[in-house]
Amino acid sequence: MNKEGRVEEEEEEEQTFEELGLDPRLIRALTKKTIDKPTPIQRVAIPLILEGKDVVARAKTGSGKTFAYLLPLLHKLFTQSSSAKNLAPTALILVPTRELCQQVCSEANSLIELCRVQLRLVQLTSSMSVSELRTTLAGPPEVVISTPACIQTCLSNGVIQGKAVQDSLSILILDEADLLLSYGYEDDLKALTSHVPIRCQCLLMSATSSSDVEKLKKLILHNPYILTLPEVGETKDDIIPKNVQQFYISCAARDKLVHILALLKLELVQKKVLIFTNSIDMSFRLKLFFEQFGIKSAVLNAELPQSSRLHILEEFNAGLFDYLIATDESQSEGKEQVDDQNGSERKKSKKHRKHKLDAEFGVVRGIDFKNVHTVINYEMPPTAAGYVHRIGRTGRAYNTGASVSLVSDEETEIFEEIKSLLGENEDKVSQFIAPFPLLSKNAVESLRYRAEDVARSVTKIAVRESRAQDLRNEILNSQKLKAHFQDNPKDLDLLKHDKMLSKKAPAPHLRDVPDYLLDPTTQEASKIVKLARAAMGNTNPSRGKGSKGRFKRSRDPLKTFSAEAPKRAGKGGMKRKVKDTDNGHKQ
Ligand SMILES: Nc1ncnc2c1ncn2[C@@H]1O[C@H](COP(=O)(O)OP(=O)(O)OP(=O)(O)O)[C@@H](O)[C@H]1O
Repeated sequence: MNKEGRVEEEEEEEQTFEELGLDPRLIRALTKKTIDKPTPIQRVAIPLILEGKDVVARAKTGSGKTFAYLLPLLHKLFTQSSSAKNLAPTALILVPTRELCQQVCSEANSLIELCRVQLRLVQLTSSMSVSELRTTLAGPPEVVISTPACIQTCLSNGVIQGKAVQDSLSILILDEADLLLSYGYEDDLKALTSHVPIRCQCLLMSATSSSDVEKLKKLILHNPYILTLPEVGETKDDIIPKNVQQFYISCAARDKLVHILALLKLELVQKKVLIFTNSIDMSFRLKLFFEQFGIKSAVLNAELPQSSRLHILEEFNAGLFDYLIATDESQSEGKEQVDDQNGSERKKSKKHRKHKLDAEFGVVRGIDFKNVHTVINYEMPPTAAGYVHRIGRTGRAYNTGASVSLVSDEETEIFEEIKSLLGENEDKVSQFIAPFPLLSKNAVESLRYRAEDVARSVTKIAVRESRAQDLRNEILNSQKLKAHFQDNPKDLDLLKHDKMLSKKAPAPHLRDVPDYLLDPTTQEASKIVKLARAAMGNTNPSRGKGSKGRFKRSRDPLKTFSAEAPKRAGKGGMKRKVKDTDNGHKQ
């Protein structure tokens, strides 16, 4: 690293965790998690943090930022002398959402569990009462993971004394710093900084650089090292990790259902699949639609109680179901656009505004979905930054992934904005986001009749009823879940979130697509996707971390296969390059 804090990656490429100077117990814990070499951000950040430097680390989604600060933090706590009795925690990790609190806390606990040390890590969230906060903070624990709003509640209620923070706090970490201000935590953070002592080491981790990050840097850090990795944010082409292949399909809004049905039912994308919609109603519409074709899925959104959300995430991560439909922006609710049944009109709906949405919820932001191979944008996100965060849920760490965006005419503007953020200009051939090559027009048409028939049965009333029913169930579940998970944090099988909502069982002829409906090209494409999945060791969705598919490009069907029917089936179709797919997309 030179004086400006830049990383010369080649020099440090081969460094191991041992060489970074970490405690052997932590290295053993990593090995048990089958993590054997540091990611680039970890190689650079860990030594600096161990030296006590203030650090601003910017690294792409999924690049391993959490361990980049947790490992040196735990190392320091393992080795520090415990002579002085602190009245407040030694380390404070602030994150924007409760889901992240939970995630960071369980990542940290999974490391220390294996190290057998006396160290207490707790999470505090705004759902806790003052007396719960007081009990949790008794001791005090060495590390607190929380949101800025909750820490402010603790300070203003005297649960934590400002003076005690000044005496005890030695490390403050702001994770997902680019999001903290957008979640409205500015005042809470300002109130906290007056208690943060000058000697306190401050770390700021973020996926993107923005004026908010600059603001926070000025507010909290003292002359920090700014880590600018060569592969991060310097040029536009590296905003999305290179191991994620991005595709799009242009289609009319009313044809999106038949397109997504073809993608899933004909198995043209790899599982697990995370599907994004912009409204909760749309996610239920999709779930009900899928059910009729025997495709099981679960929905995740800001309306659900927190314990249900955590449970859904845990089940999905554990591989108990393959399709998760997420609505990522709580703010988008109320502004939602709902297609009517034939999709010809779009109108604003203010229904369900009355449902309380959790402001501390963030599906997309920073959540570490495990082994998601494909992200589908069923609806394009409202902003280009939203696109980056959505796509960042796949291709985490050394895994590979793909994204498929369904783009309607109405979404062309945002799609252009995304392409220009990725670095494409109008006359250039698409480099970063290409037409999806495996779906032929014939394949879509073969399913059209069935899809449209089922779509008609998924009426707005059906959607509304299912949404209300699901919410009622989840509220009931959440009470049980809360109690249950306190006693059995690892028990994942209590309740199912991918259960059928529709009263009508799927008709057998919709469950299985008969052969006569499949054209040979699609059959071939689907076979290749399955083979690739098998080659990647990705046939069993419930395989754990050890099964990370290292995707060889030569085996990647998206790179080697064209859906365009070869002149003669079976001859040369496998390697032909896509020029113009029959979805009408040019490459
Ligand atoms: N050195 C490593 N080798 C392999 N996997 C790793 C390594 N470090 C972390 N991981 C795994 O990579 C995944 C992504 O890590 P993490 O959540 O820290 O990413 P991130 O940079 O914080 O992403 P985001 O900005 O989206 O929050 C996690 O599942 C984590 O366990």
